[in-house]
Order: sequence, then C-alpha cells, then structure tokens
Amino acid sequence: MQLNIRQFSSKDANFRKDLEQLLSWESVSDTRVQKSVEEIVNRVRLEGDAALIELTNKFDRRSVSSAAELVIEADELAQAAERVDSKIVDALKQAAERVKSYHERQVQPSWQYEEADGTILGQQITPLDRVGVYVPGGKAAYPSSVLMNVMPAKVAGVGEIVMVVPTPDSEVNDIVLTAAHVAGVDRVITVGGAQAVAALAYGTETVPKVDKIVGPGNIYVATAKRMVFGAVGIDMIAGPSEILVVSDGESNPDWIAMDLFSQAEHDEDAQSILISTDAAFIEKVKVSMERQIDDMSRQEIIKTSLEGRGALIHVESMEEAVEVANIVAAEHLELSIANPEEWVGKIRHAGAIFMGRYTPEALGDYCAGPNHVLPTSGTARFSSPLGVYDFQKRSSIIFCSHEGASEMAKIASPLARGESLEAHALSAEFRMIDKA
Ligand SMILES: NC(=O)c1ccc[n+]([C@@H]2O[C@H](COP(=O)([O-])OP(=O)(O)OC[C@H]3O[C@@H](n4cnc5c(N)ncnc54)[C@H](O)[C@@H]3O)[C@@H](O)[C@H]2O)c1
Ligand SMILES: N[C@H](CO)Cc1c[nH]c[nH+]1
Ligand SMILES: [Zn+2]
Repeated sequence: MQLNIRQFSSKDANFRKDLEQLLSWESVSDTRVQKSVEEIVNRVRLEGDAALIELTNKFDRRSVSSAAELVIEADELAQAAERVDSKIVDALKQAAERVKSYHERQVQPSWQYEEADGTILGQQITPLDRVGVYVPGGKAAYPSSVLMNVMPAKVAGVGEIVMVVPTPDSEVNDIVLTAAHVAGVDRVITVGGAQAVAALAYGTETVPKVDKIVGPGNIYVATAKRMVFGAVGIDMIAGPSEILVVSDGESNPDWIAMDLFSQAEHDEDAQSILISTDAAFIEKVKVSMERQIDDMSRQEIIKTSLEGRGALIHVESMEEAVEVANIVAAEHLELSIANPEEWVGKIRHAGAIFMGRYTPEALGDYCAGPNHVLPTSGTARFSSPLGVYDFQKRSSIIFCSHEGASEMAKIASPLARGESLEAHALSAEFRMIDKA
C-alpha cells in the first residue's frame, strides 16, 4: 500500500516552519474539542450520576439504566483473572514485578536536619489518600496502562485507588480487569472520556471524588483533565502516543518501520517521526513501511496517523538530529544509533529515551520497568514520566528551639515591619529570649 508521508530535509528553506506545523496539531484540535468537553464536564458536575449514565450510553454505545451497573468491585476483578489465559496472567505478574521494582527506587523518604541550636527543619512525605486512575479503552484495551498507573500509586502507599475505564458497546475486557486485580485496584467504574474525568474530579452519587487523577487518554480525556485541574490534582497531559526515531542509517529498516507503526497503531492522532542522517535509509524505511502495512491488522489507523501526522526527516548531522529532537520533545525517543551513550546527555527534552538498536519502544510499553505514562505534545519540556513522586506530597517541618526562635525573630521582625505587618513582627518578637 502506498503511503503519503510528509518528507522534508533540514536543508529546505521552510524547514523550521514545516517542523512547527507538524507539531502544532494540539492547539488546532483544542478549539474543536474544548466546547464539547466543557459541556460534558459541567453536566456531570451539576447532574452527577444521571449525566454520567446518559453520556456513557451516548459515547460508549451502552444501555445502562442504573449507576450500580457501572461499578465492578474487587471480588469481581479476582473472578475475571480466572477466565484469562494463564500465560497472560503470568506475563502481567512479571511485568507488574518489574514495574514495581523500578518504581521502588523512586520512593522519596521524609527528611530532616538539625541546626546547632536544636532547630529542626525538614519535609514530611505522605501518600495521597485517594486517586483516580484513567485507563484508556476507546480504540484499544490497555492492561499495561493499568499496571503503569497503579503500581507507582501502590508503591507510594496511596489509601484508595479508583479506576475508570470505558467499555464501548458494553465489552468488558477481562485482561484489563485482571491487571486491575494484579495491581490491587479497589474499585473499577466502567466510564470513560471527559465524563469519567469530571465524575472523579467532582464526585457523583456513585463515583467518589478523588484527590488526583492520573493516566493517559485521547484528546477528550486530556482536555477534561486540563479543565478540572485545581478542583483536583492531575499528573500531566498524556495524550495520543508519539515516537521519534533517530537513526544513523545502520539499523534494520524493517525494525524501524515497525517501531514507527507501533505508536501509529494506537490512534489516528498518534505521531511517528523518523529523523536520519542517511537519505537512502529513509527511502528503505519508507519502502519497508509500504510493504509491511499490508499485513497489519490496524492498517487503517496506522495509515491515517502516518499520513496525517507522521514525517520522515533528513538531517545533515547527528548534532542537527539532536537539535530537532529537542524541539520535538517527543514522548518516546529512540536513539537507534551505534553509540547512544555519547549522545544521550545532549537530549534535553523527551519523555523516555530508548538507547541502541535492541531497545524498541514497545518493550518500555509493557515491561522494561520505567513508566509508559509520559508527557506528550511537547510537554516533556516541563513534565516527567508518571512516578511514585506523583502520588506523594510534601509538608514542610519546622521545629524551633527557644534559642533558634530568638535568633530567627531578629531576622523576621524587621522584614515583617518592612511589610507593615505588625502582628507578624510581634508574634516573632514575643519568642525572643532577650526582648530588650
Ligand atoms: N501517553 C500514554 O502513556 C498513553 C498510554 C496508552 C494510550 N495512550 C493514548 O491514549 C489514547 C486512547 O484513546 P482511546 O480513544 O482509545 O480511549 P480513551 O479511553 O482515551 O477515550 C475513549 C472515550 O473518549 C470519549 N469520546 C470519543 N469520541 C468522543 C466525542 N466525539 N465526543 C466526546 N467524547 C468522545 C468517549 O467518552 C470514550 O469513552 C490514544 O491516543 C493512545 O495513543 C497514551
Ligand atoms: N505507547 C503507549 C504510551 O504512549 C503505551 C502502550 C500501552 N500499550 C501499548 N502501548
Ligand atoms: Zn504503545
């Protein structure tokens, strides 16, 4: 099948403009989706379960009549695990173990230090009480996303985990429920989209209000998360998947073609980009894609994604490749080159960096250990992978000895008076040992 994928070179006069246009999709989509998400969120906030049921029936093609039908309790999750092929259950358990082991290294303990006069300063770290985990389920089922969202929350010690997942046409995916069981989810609610995010943010008669919502999803989910931020915490905006492969032209073109497909098959809105210093290699990858796509079960989604949002970019040098990669700030960056360790330090913006020819992004999606919930749409410039730190919060700890309070009051008092805040000044001065 022929693929009309955008192709350009860093030598083109319009290169920067073309690149900008390639990456500018989210803002265009935002205005299209914004209004409908606003309406959905407001309805769920004001009407609770009634709106949640109506919107779920509409968007997921269901015929639910009571909210109780939307809830799957922990014991039903365990039953689902019995219906799933034991090889898949084993793989889920092994993946969960690897993800857990990686995330255990992220735990931030409380800390404190003592000054000479006995004053103690520090931070007390506590887990969140209740979190909502969004697991996408519109176009594909994501048991792996259950593990990636829930394991770090478990490692952090979160009190209660409520998972939402859409079940279009009422098709419940047993592997998703099994993953929820393996990871230790407390309750699953089969709703999705902006209505699920709103229900978790504001609470309904059936869905408990949570402290934070985490997890990826399509543009409706991402827009809703952005909208409810403030009423609840959110992790990041993790939208349609992206991959940027940087190749030196020495990798197997079939492997690279499949790596590009691997993210394109998620969604028509997913983005796969290849950058190479070798123009002939780019052609080989294109030929390989046109050959291999005929055998792909999700070829329509792949084609739409590659033709709408994909690109093959020729650059003059690895320096230039790195410069472009830092502009793209992709969710996933594959460095399919001979010496990735020489270049990795120059990458400033990427959700996850896959180093070398034997590290396909797909291994990170399932079981390498690091989280696959990653910042998309260039937000890797300021966001990080989902981690234990997203489920922990910090309280400052201050204990003043009498001597310490007295010394600090000498600093605080003039500052408070400089702000004309007399009560502040006096509050500090009362603690002085020598008030003269
Ligand atoms: N970044 C990550 O870590 C990560 C991980 C897994 C998946 N993903 C991405 O998550 C996304 C999953 O998307 P999905 O669609 O399969 O599932 P989803 O669960 O995110 O979205 C499905 C929901 O979207 C809502 N919706 C669909 N069309 C709508 C419309 N016209 N108006 C209002 N609401 C509408 C419906 O409520 C539906 O339940 C993909 O883009 C995939 O690439 C990202
Ligand atoms: N690549 C997705 C994150 O962008 C995660 C995923 C789940 N399953 C397969 N892939
Ligand atoms: Zn993936």
